[in-house]
Amino acid sequence: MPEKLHPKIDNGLPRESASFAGGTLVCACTSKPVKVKVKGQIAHNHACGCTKCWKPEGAVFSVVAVAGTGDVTVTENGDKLKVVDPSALIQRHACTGCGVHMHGPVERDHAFKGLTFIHPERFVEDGWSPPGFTAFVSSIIESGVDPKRMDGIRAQLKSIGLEPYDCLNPGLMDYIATWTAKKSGALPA
Ligand SMILES: N[C@@H](CCC(=O)N[C@@H](CSCO)C(=O)NCC(=O)O)C(=O)O
Ligand SMILES: [Zn+2]
Ligand SMILES: [Zn+2]
Repeated sequence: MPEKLHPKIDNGLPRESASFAGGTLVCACTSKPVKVKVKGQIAHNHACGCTKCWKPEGAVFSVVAVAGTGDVTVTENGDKLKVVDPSALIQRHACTGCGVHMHGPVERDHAFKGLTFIHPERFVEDGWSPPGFTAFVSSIIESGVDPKRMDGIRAQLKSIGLEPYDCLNPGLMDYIATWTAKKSGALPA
Protein backbone atom coordinates (compact mmCIF):
# COMPACT_ATOMS: atom_id res chain seq x y z
CA MET A 1 0.00 0.00 0.00
CA PRO A 2 1.50 3.35 -0.93
CA GLU A 3 1.72 5.95 1.82
CA LYS A 4 -0.65 8.92 1.79
CA LEU A 5 1.88 11.72 1.52
CA HIS A 6 -0.23 14.71 0.48
CA PRO A 7 -3.41 15.00 -1.59
CA LYS A 8 -1.68 17.18 -4.22
CA ILE A 9 1.13 14.70 -4.82
CA ASP A 10 -0.45 11.27 -4.31
CA ASN A 11 -2.37 11.18 -7.61
CA GLY A 12 0.03 12.93 -9.97
CA LEU A 13 1.59 16.35 -9.59
CA PRO A 14 -0.41 19.47 -10.46
CA ARG A 15 0.20 20.97 -13.91
CA GLU A 16 1.86 24.35 -14.29
CA SER A 17 0.22 26.84 -16.64
CA ALA A 18 2.34 29.41 -18.49
CA SER A 19 -0.54 31.86 -18.12
CA PHE A 20 -0.76 31.60 -14.32
CA ALA A 21 -0.21 35.15 -13.09
CA GLY A 22 -0.99 34.65 -9.42
CA GLY A 23 -4.24 34.16 -7.60
CA THR A 24 -6.06 34.11 -4.30
CA LEU A 25 -5.32 31.85 -1.35
CA VAL A 26 -8.40 31.08 0.74
CA CYS A 27 -8.43 29.43 4.17
CA ALA A 28 -10.77 26.54 5.10
CA CYS A 29 -13.35 28.54 7.08
CA THR A 30 -16.88 28.27 5.71
CA SER A 31 -17.72 31.67 7.11
CA LYS A 32 -15.57 34.79 6.74
CA PRO A 33 -12.57 33.02 5.15
CA VAL A 34 -9.21 34.76 5.14
CA LYS A 35 -8.14 35.68 1.61
CA VAL A 36 -4.61 36.48 0.47
CA LYS A 37 -3.72 37.70 -3.01
CA VAL A 38 -0.42 36.63 -4.59
CA LYS A 39 0.95 38.35 -7.70
CA GLY A 40 2.88 36.27 -10.23
CA GLN A 41 4.05 32.64 -10.34
CA ILE A 42 5.36 31.03 -7.14
CA ALA A 43 8.99 29.82 -6.74
CA HIS A 44 10.81 26.90 -5.05
CA ASN A 45 7.64 24.91 -4.47
CA HIS A 46 8.43 21.77 -2.47
CA ALA A 47 6.99 19.15 -0.19
CA CYS A 48 8.20 19.72 3.38
CA GLY A 49 8.33 17.20 6.23
CA CYS A 50 9.08 19.66 9.01
CA THR A 51 6.79 19.89 12.03
CA LYS A 52 6.22 23.63 11.59
CA CYS A 53 4.65 23.87 8.15
CA TRP A 54 0.87 23.50 7.92
CA LYS A 55 -0.38 20.18 6.51
CA PRO A 56 -3.89 19.19 5.53
CA GLU A 57 -5.59 16.51 7.67
CA GLY A 58 -3.92 13.11 7.24
CA ALA A 59 -0.95 14.35 5.19
CA VAL A 60 2.61 13.42 6.10
CA PHE A 61 4.09 16.37 4.18
CA SER A 62 3.12 19.96 3.54
CA VAL A 63 3.41 21.62 0.15
CA VAL A 64 5.01 25.03 0.47
CA ALA A 65 6.47 27.64 -1.89
CA VAL A 66 7.66 31.23 -1.83
CA ALA A 67 6.61 34.54 -3.36
CA GLY A 68 8.14 37.98 -2.96
CA THR A 69 6.68 39.56 0.17
CA GLY A 70 5.77 42.64 -1.88
CA ASP A 71 3.58 40.42 -4.06
CA VAL A 72 1.53 39.05 -1.14
CA THR A 73 -1.44 40.99 0.29
CA VAL A 74 -4.05 39.98 2.84
CA THR A 75 -7.31 41.16 1.27
CA GLU A 76 -10.10 39.77 3.50
CA ASN A 77 -10.59 38.87 7.16
CA GLY A 78 -6.97 39.44 8.12
CA ASP A 79 -8.14 40.08 11.69
CA LYS A 80 -8.44 36.27 12.06
CA LEU A 81 -4.70 35.76 11.55
CA LYS A 82 -2.26 35.14 14.38
CA VAL A 83 1.50 34.44 14.21
CA VAL A 84 2.09 30.83 15.34
CA ASP A 85 5.62 31.33 16.72
CA PRO A 86 6.90 34.90 16.84
CA SER A 87 10.45 33.64 17.49
CA ALA A 88 10.59 31.56 14.26
CA LEU A 89 12.37 32.69 11.11
CA ILE A 90 9.18 32.23 9.08
CA GLN A 91 6.41 34.33 10.62
CA ARG A 92 3.60 31.85 9.89
CA HIS A 93 0.25 33.65 10.04
CA ALA A 94 -2.39 31.02 10.84
CA CYS A 95 -6.16 31.44 10.66
CA THR A 96 -7.49 31.21 14.22
CA GLY A 97 -10.73 29.72 12.80
CA CYS A 98 -9.41 26.77 10.78
CA GLY A 99 -5.68 26.61 11.48
CA VAL A 100 -4.50 27.02 7.88
CA HIS A 101 -1.25 28.99 7.56
CA MET A 102 -2.01 31.77 5.10
CA HIS A 103 1.34 33.54 4.68
CA GLY A 104 4.74 33.39 6.32
CA PRO A 105 7.05 36.33 5.63
CA VAL A 106 10.75 36.23 6.51
CA GLU A 107 11.61 39.62 7.97
CA ARG A 108 14.78 38.82 9.90
CA ASP A 109 18.30 39.32 8.47
CA HIS A 110 18.60 36.04 6.54
CA ALA A 111 19.15 34.78 2.98
CA PHE A 112 15.35 34.42 2.67
CA LYS A 113 14.54 37.95 3.88
CA GLY A 114 11.89 39.48 1.60
CA LEU A 115 10.32 36.12 0.74
CA THR A 116 6.97 34.87 2.00
CA PHE A 117 6.14 31.18 2.39
CA ILE A 118 2.66 30.15 1.20
CA HIS A 119 0.70 26.92 0.66
CA PRO A 120 -0.28 26.90 -3.03
CA GLU A 121 -2.98 24.22 -2.55
CA ARG A 122 -5.03 27.04 -0.98
CA PHE A 123 -5.14 28.87 -4.36
CA VAL A 124 -8.62 28.95 -5.85
CA GLU A 125 -6.92 28.90 -9.26
CA ASP A 126 -4.97 26.07 -10.96
CA GLY A 127 -1.73 26.52 -12.86
CA TRP A 128 0.76 27.19 -10.07
CA SER A 129 4.16 25.65 -10.39
CA PRO A 130 4.23 22.11 -8.90
CA PRO A 131 6.56 20.94 -6.12
CA GLY A 132 10.01 19.96 -7.42
CA PHE A 133 11.67 18.22 -4.44
CA THR A 134 11.06 17.20 -0.84
CA ALA A 135 12.71 18.97 2.09
CA PHE A 136 13.19 17.95 5.74
CA VAL A 137 12.19 14.32 5.09
CA SER A 138 13.76 12.92 8.27
CA SER A 139 11.75 15.51 10.26
CA ILE A 140 8.52 13.52 9.71
CA ILE A 141 9.79 11.21 12.45
CA GLU A 142 9.44 14.18 14.82
CA SER A 143 5.71 14.16 14.02
CA GLY A 144 5.46 10.49 14.98
CA VAL A 145 6.16 8.60 11.74
CA ASP A 146 7.73 5.22 12.54
CA PRO A 147 11.37 5.26 11.34
CA LYS A 148 10.69 1.85 9.76
CA ARG A 149 8.50 3.61 7.17
CA MET A 150 11.28 5.92 5.99
CA ASP A 151 12.80 3.72 3.26
CA GLY A 152 9.38 3.22 1.68
CA ILE A 153 8.50 6.92 1.93
CA ARG A 154 11.81 8.00 0.37
CA ALA A 155 11.35 5.46 -2.45
CA GLN A 156 7.80 6.71 -3.06
CA LEU A 157 8.98 10.34 -3.19
CA LYS A 158 11.70 9.40 -5.70
CA SER A 159 9.19 7.54 -7.85
CA ILE A 160 7.06 10.66 -8.18
CA GLY A 161 10.10 12.79 -8.96
CA LEU A 162 10.26 14.64 -5.64
CA GLU A 163 13.88 13.91 -4.68
CA PRO A 164 14.05 13.56 -0.88
CA TYR A 165 16.46 15.77 1.09
CA ASP A 166 16.82 15.98 4.86
CA CYS A 167 17.31 19.74 4.71
CA LEU A 168 16.59 21.92 1.66
CA ASN A 169 17.72 21.03 -1.88
CA PRO A 170 21.34 21.73 -2.96
CA GLY A 171 20.40 24.91 -4.84
CA LEU A 172 18.78 26.51 -1.80
CA MET A 173 21.44 25.22 0.62
CA ASP A 174 24.17 26.75 -1.61
CA TYR A 175 22.20 29.99 -1.78
CA ILE A 176 22.00 30.20 2.02
CA ALA A 177 25.70 29.29 2.43
CA THR A 178 26.74 31.91 -0.15
CA TRP A 179 24.74 34.57 1.69
CA THR A 180 26.37 33.52 4.98
CA ALA A 181 29.88 33.50 3.48
CA LYS A 182 29.41 36.99 2.05
CA LYS A 183 28.20 38.22 5.41
CA SER A 184 31.19 36.76 7.29
CA GLY A 185 33.68 37.90 4.67
CA ALA A 186 34.70 34.35 3.65
CA LEU A 187 33.56 35.33 0.14
CA PRO A 188 33.69 38.82 -1.33
CA ALA A 189 30.33 40.64 -1.00
N1 LIG B 1 13.33 19.35 12.34
C1 LIG B 1 12.67 20.63 12.43
C2 LIG B 1 12.96 21.42 11.17
C3 LIG B 1 12.20 22.72 11.07
C4 LIG B 1 12.78 23.59 9.98
O1 LIG B 1 13.97 23.98 10.07
N2 LIG B 1 11.99 23.89 8.92
C5 LIG B 1 12.58 24.62 7.81
C6 LIG B 1 11.78 24.38 6.55
S1 LIG B 1 10.19 25.10 6.40
C7 LIG B 1 9.87 25.13 4.71
O2 LIG B 1 10.84 24.69 3.89
C8 LIG B 1 12.72 26.10 8.07
O3 LIG B 1 13.32 26.80 7.29
N3 LIG B 1 12.21 26.58 9.15
C9 LIG B 1 12.29 27.96 9.54
C10 LIG B 1 11.12 28.28 10.45
O4 LIG B 1 10.37 27.36 10.75
O5 LIG B 1 10.92 29.45 10.78
C11 LIG B 1 11.16 20.39 12.58
O6 LIG B 1 10.66 19.49 11.93
O7 LIG B 1 10.51 21.14 13.34
ZN1 LIG C 1 -9.88 29.99 8.37
ZN1 LIG D 1 8.54 23.13 6.62
